[in-house]
Amino acid sequence: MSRTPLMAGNWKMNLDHQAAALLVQKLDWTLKDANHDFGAVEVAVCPPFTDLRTVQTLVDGDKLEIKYGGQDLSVHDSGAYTGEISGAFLAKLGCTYVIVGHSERREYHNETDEVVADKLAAAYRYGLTPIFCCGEGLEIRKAGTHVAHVLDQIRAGLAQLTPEQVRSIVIAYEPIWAIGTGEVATPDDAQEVCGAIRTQLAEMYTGDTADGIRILYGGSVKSSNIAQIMGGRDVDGALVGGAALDAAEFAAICRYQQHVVPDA
Ligand SMILES: O=C(CO)COP(=O)(O)O
Repeated sequence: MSRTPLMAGNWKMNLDHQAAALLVQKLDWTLKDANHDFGAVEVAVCPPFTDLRTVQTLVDGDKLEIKYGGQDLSVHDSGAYTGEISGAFLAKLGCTYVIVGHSERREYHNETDEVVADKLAAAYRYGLTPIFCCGEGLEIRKAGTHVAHVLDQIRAGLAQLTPEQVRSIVIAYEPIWAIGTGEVATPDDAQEVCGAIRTQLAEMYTGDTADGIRILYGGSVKSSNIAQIMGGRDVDGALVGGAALDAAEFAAICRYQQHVVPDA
């Protein structure tokens, strides 16, 4: 089954709504200027919540082909939960995606596997496609138990979802030691874990479900390393942090096929 690659920018807590307007427009025109085929490599951005209305207005008004999503959502639908953002609100703003279980949420907001599972279920209640993040810290990597750790996260996260829901999920493998550190997992490291995730999915779900699920790599992705990372047969795109804050650089990542150096 062929999977459409997805390049998703996670802006984290960067860029206010005015800066967001500049970046999405520049990203769209840079890609269109290069005749980017958005159907062949999908492009998405996940800005801070306060930028989403601005991004929606530009995407709708100027027919941008960039998709967008939130960086988190509440497990609750509505009510007395000060500071929380409902999936209903994200859906109403036209979000396609929502990042769930990012390691920064797990670490700084104490999100457990159970909370992450609740958030994945909440995303589906509103028709949002989750970008479900998993990944190991340095200690686990050093101990060599990273694959088992990630597969535990996958099983726990998917526990509440129906097989039909799982078919559309996007999974992002982000080794924590490679996030924002300049330390990139090698293409073999990325493929090892992405491949193990797909094998796990094949054991959990019947039919072609595992074949159809997109598995992204994230962690210090740049235009200079994306082509090699995308060489992994189970790597279907990237979740990009720092490099997604620069339109030209992120566009170059989305255009990774242009800088694949043919084997001599
Ligand atoms: O956490 C990440 C994306 O969600 C990766 O961030 P960097 O690309 O800045 O390493």
